[in-house]
Amino acid sequence: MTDPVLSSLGWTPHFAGQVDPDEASTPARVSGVERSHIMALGVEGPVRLLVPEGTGSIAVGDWVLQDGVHVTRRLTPATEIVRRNAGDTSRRQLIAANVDTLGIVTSCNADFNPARLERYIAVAAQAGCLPLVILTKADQADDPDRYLSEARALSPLVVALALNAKDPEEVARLTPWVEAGRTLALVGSSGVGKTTLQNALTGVQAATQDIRADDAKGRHTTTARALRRTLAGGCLIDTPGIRELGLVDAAEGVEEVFSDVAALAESCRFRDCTHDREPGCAVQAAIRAGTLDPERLRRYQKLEREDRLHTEALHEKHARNRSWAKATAHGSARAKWKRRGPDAEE
Ligand SMILES: Nc1nc2c(ncn2[C@@H]2O[C@H](COP(=O)(O)OP(=O)(O)OP(=O)(O)O)[C@@H](O)[C@H]2O)c(=O)[nH]1
Ligand SMILES: [Zn+2]
Repeated sequence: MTDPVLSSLGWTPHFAGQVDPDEASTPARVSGVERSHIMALGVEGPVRLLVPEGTGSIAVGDWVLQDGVHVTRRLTPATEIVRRNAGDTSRRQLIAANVDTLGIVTSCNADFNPARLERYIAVAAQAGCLPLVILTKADQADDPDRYLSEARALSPLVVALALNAKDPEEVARLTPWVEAGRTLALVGSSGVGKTTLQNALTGVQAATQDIRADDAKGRHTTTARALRRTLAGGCLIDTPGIRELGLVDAAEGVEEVFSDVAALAESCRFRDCTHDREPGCAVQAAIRAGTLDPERLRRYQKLEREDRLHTEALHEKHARNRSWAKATAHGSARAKWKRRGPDAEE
């Protein structure tokens, strides 16, 4: 029998299957990550846990096993959101784990930008999350349905809804994605209504939460806010990192979002068609026939290029690191040889 608290936190057979029945450890879900410890939620409420080897590989939303004092083991997540490192764009950074739905928030106004939406949808697809497009400020738009149909046309993966984030009754339409066992994370530009939605979904004003979570050391403010319970019984993840996502190794995600273009490309005469001026290009034919928006092709090519560039940078860096490690291993062996002579015993 699964504990109802654990299930509401998102515990599933995927995680249960990773635990040895004899293992004397209790599961907990990570709600905040600091340098040497984490905060987590479990059957007995919030716990503070030490991670002696450092918290570098643990993200908000992760499931860990713990003994009440330490993290004993991190369980393999079901989904992982990664982004490019802000300072070093070729490095992967784990942003959040076990997010079921990536809520992509934009407004029914000039913020609505298909290219940005497609990028987020690709990130969601890559991470294994369901992309949910939330169109806020529907109350201020003349024709919110126009934005809705544009959003739905971006990918067959997309579920989209338009609402007024300031109206609790309308926000209640998000319940299926934040009820017990479900985890939602919101992304989107500044000012689109993420905080308004989060406050409505958790029933807590962010400011109030900050004051209450502050333990006078002033360090747990962000920690406490990273994973919160929703009124509907599920979880909401909000980290600074999740607000600015980029693409890393999202090739599969990009292909999924643009499956219509990829399907057309299958019929191009040349395997390596760039869909520019080649004869027998099925993509250009679809544009001429008016069944494919040329702007969509342009955005696809841009996203694909961007992903390729960053993925290459990442792989180059790994290769560089490997050859550096080899060189230094060789270097230290040489140094030892010089110090102790070729016949020295180890
Ligand atoms: N009329 C209307 N106003 C909204 C809606 N959603 C958000 N707002 C308003 O828009 C402003 C910005 O909303 P926030 O929730 O702070 O936006 P945010 O995405 O959290 O912004 P950052 O914290 O900068 O990332 C606030 O004044 C909200 O009251 C909506 O659906 N309708
Ligand atoms: Zn082509």
